[in-house]
Amino acid sequence: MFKSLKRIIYWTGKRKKRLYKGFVYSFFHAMFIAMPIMATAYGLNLILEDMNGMGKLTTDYAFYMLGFMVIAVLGRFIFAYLRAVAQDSIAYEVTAQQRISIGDTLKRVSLGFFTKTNTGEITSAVTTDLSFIEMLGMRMIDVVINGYISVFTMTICLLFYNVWVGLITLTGIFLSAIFLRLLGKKSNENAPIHQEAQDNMVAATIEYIRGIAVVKAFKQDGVSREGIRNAYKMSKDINVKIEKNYVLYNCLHLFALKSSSIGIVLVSAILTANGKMDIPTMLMMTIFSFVIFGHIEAVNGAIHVLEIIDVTMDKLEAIESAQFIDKDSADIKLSAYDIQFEDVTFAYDHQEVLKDISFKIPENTTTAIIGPSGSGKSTICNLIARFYDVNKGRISVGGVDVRSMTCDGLLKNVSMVFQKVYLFHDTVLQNIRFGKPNASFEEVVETAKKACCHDFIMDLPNGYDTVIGDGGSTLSGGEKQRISIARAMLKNAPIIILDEATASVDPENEHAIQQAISELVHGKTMIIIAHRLATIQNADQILVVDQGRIVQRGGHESLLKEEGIYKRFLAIRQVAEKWSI
Ligand SMILES: Nc1ncnc2c1ncn2[C@@H]1O[C@H](COP(=O)(O)OP(=O)(O)OP(=O)(O)O)[C@@H](O)[C@H]1O
Repeated sequence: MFKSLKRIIYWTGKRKKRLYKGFVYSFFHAMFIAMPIMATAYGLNLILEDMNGMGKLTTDYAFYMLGFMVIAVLGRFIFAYLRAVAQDSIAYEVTAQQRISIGDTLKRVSLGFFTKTNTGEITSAVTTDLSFIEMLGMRMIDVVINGYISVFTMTICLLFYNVWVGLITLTGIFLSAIFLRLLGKKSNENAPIHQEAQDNMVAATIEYIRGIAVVKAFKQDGVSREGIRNAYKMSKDINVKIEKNYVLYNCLHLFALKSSSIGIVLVSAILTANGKMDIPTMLMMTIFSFVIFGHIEAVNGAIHVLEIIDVTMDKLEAIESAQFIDKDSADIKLSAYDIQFEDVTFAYDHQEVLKDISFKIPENTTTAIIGPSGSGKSTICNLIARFYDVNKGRISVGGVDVRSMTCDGLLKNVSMVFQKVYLFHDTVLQNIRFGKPNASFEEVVETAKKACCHDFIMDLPNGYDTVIGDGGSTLSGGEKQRISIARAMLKNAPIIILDEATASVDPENEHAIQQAISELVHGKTMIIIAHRLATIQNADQILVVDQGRIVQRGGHESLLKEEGIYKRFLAIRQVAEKWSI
């Protein structure tokens, strides 16, 4: 438990000082809780002395007492307020910073990281896990550390009045600590299982929502829901098991504290009966016995939360310590934009996907890549953008090895239009502006016109301010494609990587997309995974990829004369597009 608390304190970083200040305020807060109880005992003593004729109680005393109580209540309020101001917002500030830092980390790791790491794990790390720490991190500090500060402050007061009562209090705290330790051990075993169940639940939910269209189309409701149902059931089972595991120790912890409270009253009564304690002190001890352990009764609940926070922090640390693909790279300004592959070999895992390939794309030319599905076309593009690093060989842009450039530095020069367009759940304007965040509205409109999307945007309910559904779900495939071209156009990068859509779009859309692409390529170094005859035929260079190798290269006319994949591919496309050369 204290290891986890130490970790939370360390996690607060430079805000640690505020945390410590909060502990000091907690001490004074506890003092102001104890003061009225002691004052009550003092008051009762005066009343008893007055009744026994040993002293004279005047109204002045009543006013002093009242004033004292008011000061105690005010002091309690002020220190509770100061503690909250010092400590409560720390977790929100740290988690906000950590979310940004994880976002930056994810941007700079190889895409392979996402294949190897469970999506549910990453999603829950930045959402639920961090929210968990955000909401409960400081609360746990309050419950445990501030709780113990309070209980020890009051114990010192009790020790001051009577050693025996003080020792009973300490025994209660000690016994409860033993049971809490046992509870902590159980919690330590259960927290990773609980966390795994949580991640699986998030992953299953994301998977289910992502695949909902397929589920509906194939009427496979029962089958598809099995995964999500199992994940939910597993989470429930684990939570129930955890609760059952904890019942005994929870009860023992509370039993130790409650027994100690009874012990305080009992010993005080015996001491009073034996004339070793006066009645007001006994009454004061009785009042203390009700409040003293209140602050640490909830610590049992905190233990499990702290163990989960510990596991969550392990997970966050693992994500944050992921290797940056560009950790040894520098921001290099390019002066030329030709692209060169020299004996490049690449494997996602063990199996080589690209084998010893070499080619050059001269500046301001268009290169079309064609080849069968799975031949390695997208992989070539992914390597140019440095989503992954090559295993052997070298890729250079403008003569500079891409491995020596930071991802941001390299991607500043590259616009990518993916076949599977992703639009953010934001306005059309912001989605286009993603290519150039500081672009003016007029600039966006001008670009949208060139990309043939202005007209359909104006037909949307709020024009450029229309919010696009998740992933672009409220637009047609062709519309999304054109918005993504506008986004790339606005970025105006010297290198363009375009994965041409294979999904059939209606002729009108097709024409619009082609027109948008021809605007996009103007004066750029372009590499295009081509499927349409028009694109292929107009390219300066065609690379034919098969099983990770470049098997043919050249212009359309020269390749037509060779027997091989290109000729066969063209024949198929001609039939598909009802086209003749
Ligand atoms: N992230 C990945 N992890 C592991 N293997 C991958 C990954 N992406 C692609 N592959 C594999 O690498 C090979 C080449 O894939 P790639 O996507 O480059 O082919 P492609 O020619 O673009 O295919 P398509 O035309 O169907 O899009 C395939 O065998 C594919 O299964």
